[in-house]
This record gives sequence, structure tokens and C-alpha cells, in this order.
Amino acid sequence: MNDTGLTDTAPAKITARGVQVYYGGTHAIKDVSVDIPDNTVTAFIGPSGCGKSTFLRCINRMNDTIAVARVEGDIRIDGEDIYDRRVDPVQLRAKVGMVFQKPNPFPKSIYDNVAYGPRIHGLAKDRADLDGIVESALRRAALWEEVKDRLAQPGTGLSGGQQQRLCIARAVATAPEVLLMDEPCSALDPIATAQVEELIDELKQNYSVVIVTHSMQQAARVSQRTAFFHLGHLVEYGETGRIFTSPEDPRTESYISGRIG
Ligand SMILES: Nc1ncnc2c1ncn2[C@@H]1O[C@H](COP(=O)(O)OP(=O)(O)OP(=O)(O)O)[C@@H](O)[C@H]1O
Repeated sequence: MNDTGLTDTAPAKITARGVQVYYGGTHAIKDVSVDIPDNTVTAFIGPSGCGKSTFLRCINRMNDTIAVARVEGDIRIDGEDIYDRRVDPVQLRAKVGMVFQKPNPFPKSIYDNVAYGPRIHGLAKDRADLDGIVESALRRAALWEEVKDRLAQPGTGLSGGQQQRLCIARAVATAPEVLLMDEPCSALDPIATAQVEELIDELKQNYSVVIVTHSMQQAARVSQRTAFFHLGHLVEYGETGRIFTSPEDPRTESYISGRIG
């Protein structure tokens, strides 16, 4: 590992090279290169406005939906350039699922929330197959036992923590390989947060999970690797324990000791 965030060993799931993001005249991400491994939780931390969410959104081309945003550089998943003209962003987002800060279930039943992606991507051959996909996604999101008897009820009727797990179930239902989470616990109480954190730990068995968090405690609890961003730069990236106990860059050290941010 060198200090720019590149690994020399195992092949990375996600590789970024020389990524720049501009919002009109604002240069939000400055020459970021990073290798993100599979079956790992990677945390993005840093002060407000440093670009964590912007960089996360590059990984499933969500910045394409922002008219003033411009992304440059190279981002690959399993070696495939996700910005290649032949890549359909809708297909990409099935492969790279995203969970947002505020739980945002669709105004549909619990079942239909989870079935939505598999339906639009034609992943189920019949109703029984779809039922199986929905059940398996809800189980992966540790929600099945709580909702199996009320699948026809609205997703919006669940508690905040349950809604967030429903959104995780919706994301995993399309058999993604990468899960992006943008402050997924910030609207949750401590008990729901603990449940979602436990779930994140389990999800890494099947996915490369990347989480933006404002909570250093959360980054320390859930992630194996941490990337510290500051003013659009990726300042330091490495094994989470090392970043928190012996950061190499004075900016990282200032942030984790509470002097900036
Ligand atoms: N849609 C947008 N249009 C214009 N500028 C934006 C947009 N989104 C973000 N920015 C700017 O890009 C920079 C990085 O913002 P970003 O939201 O990625 O930071 P962040 O580290 O995730 O912040 P926070 O922790 O506060 O969510 C900031 O200067 C922000 O004002």
C-alpha cells in the first residue's frame, strides 16, 4: 500500500485513477486514485464538504443525474470502465446498489419495494421466483422475520430503522456486487443504528461495501479500511485501525483528534 491509496497485492473490486469532479466552477474532487477491495467495508470520512458523497456517487454514476456535475478520470469495477459509452447507467446501478441518508421507501407495499428492481431488470422468471428473490433479499437485510406476515402493507408504515433495512433489501434484490451507503444511520436511533451496523458487517461477506459516515466511532466499528478526504483530496487511505491509531498525515491526525471538521 502506498499513500495515494493504491494496493500492490490483491486485485481491487473498484479502481479509480485520477478522478476529478467539477460542479460548474467548483472543483469538488481533486485527482483521486484509490483501490477498493471486495468483501470489505471501506469507510469514507472527512469534514463536511470535503467530497465524500461526491466521490461515492461517482461509483454508480449518480453524478450523471446532476446537470452541472462533470466527472473526469477512470473508474473501473472488475476492470471494466463504468464510464464507457456502452455502459447503461441503469444497469450499472443494479450492480452497484445505493442506500441513502434518509430511508426512502417507495409509496408501495413492502413486497413491491423489494420486487421493484428485479421486475424492471427482468430478474424473475415467474411469481414464485420473484417471491423467492424478495424473501432472500429481506432475509439478507435482517428484516424478514419482522415483515413476513405483512408484506402487502406499505413500506412507509415501518419504523425508521426497518425502513432503512427495507432500502437495503431493495438494493440487494438486484444481486449487486457493490453497495454504496451514504450516511445510512444518520436518521436512525442508537438501537436501529446498531442493527444496521451489524447488518453492514454481514453484508461484506457478499459485497464490497463503501460507507460515508460522519461518525468516526462508526467508521472504527464497521470498516476494515478507511479513506480520509479533505478539501477534495484523498489525503490518507489504509487499514482502519492504523488510520485511527497512527495516521501519517497531519490533516488526518487533526481530524481524528477533533481539531478540524
Ligand atoms: N449538486 C451540487 N451542486 C453544486 N455543488 C455541489 C453539489 N453537491 C456537492 N457540491 C459541492 O461539492 C463539494 C463536496 O460536497 P459533498 O457533498 O461531496 O461533500 P461531503 O464530504 O459529502 O459533505 P457532507 O459531509 O457535508 O455531506 C462541496 O463544496 C459542495 O458544496
